[in-house]
Amino acid sequence: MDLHVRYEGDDDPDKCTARKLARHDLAALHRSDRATPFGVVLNPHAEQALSPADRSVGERLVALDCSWESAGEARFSLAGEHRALPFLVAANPVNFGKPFRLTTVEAIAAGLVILGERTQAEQVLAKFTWGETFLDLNAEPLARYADCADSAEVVAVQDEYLADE
Ligand SMILES: C[S@@+](CC[C@H](N)C(=O)[O-])C[C@H]1O[C@@H](n2cnc3c(N)ncnc32)[C@H](O)[C@@H]1O
Repeated sequence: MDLHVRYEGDDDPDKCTARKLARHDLAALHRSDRATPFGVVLNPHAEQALSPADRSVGERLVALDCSWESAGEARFSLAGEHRALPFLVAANPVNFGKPFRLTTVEAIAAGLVILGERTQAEQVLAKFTWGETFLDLNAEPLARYADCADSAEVVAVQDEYLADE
């Protein structure tokens, strides 16, 4: 899939996972909403959960890279089909073990696995020392989400994990 990131530039540039992906030509960065192409937008505030059915939207996966402090609902003004990722835990050193608080590369990788692009997910995560850990930590839920038919099934699986929290 084509990977696109709306890049806000308000986070520490040295730790920014989207910049690193762009440096390796694995994602394209865009400085404005207008310049960001339409696609499946990874938005933690979205009402609908991402599922394999979203393959039908097309070949573009889009994330918004900004600090978590500024990642309020209003910031997600991009054109596209907005989807939230279901319960998954972060493996990055800043938010290790925290549910839903994923870096841009973790969110993109999770989206790719759910949309059936596991090899590409491994490629993007390979640029980070903790990348493989993300797939290990979330191996079971990711496999189950990728096996769902639609968003309702994904939410039903997610509810099992949330009940254990
Ligand atoms: C808030 S930014 C933080 C980025 C961080 N500065 C970095 O270097 O990776 C993370 C982005 O990943 C995506 N994301 C993270 N967690 C998500 C979730 N639970 N559901 C949907 N998208 C998510 C969103 O596009 C979100 O804006």
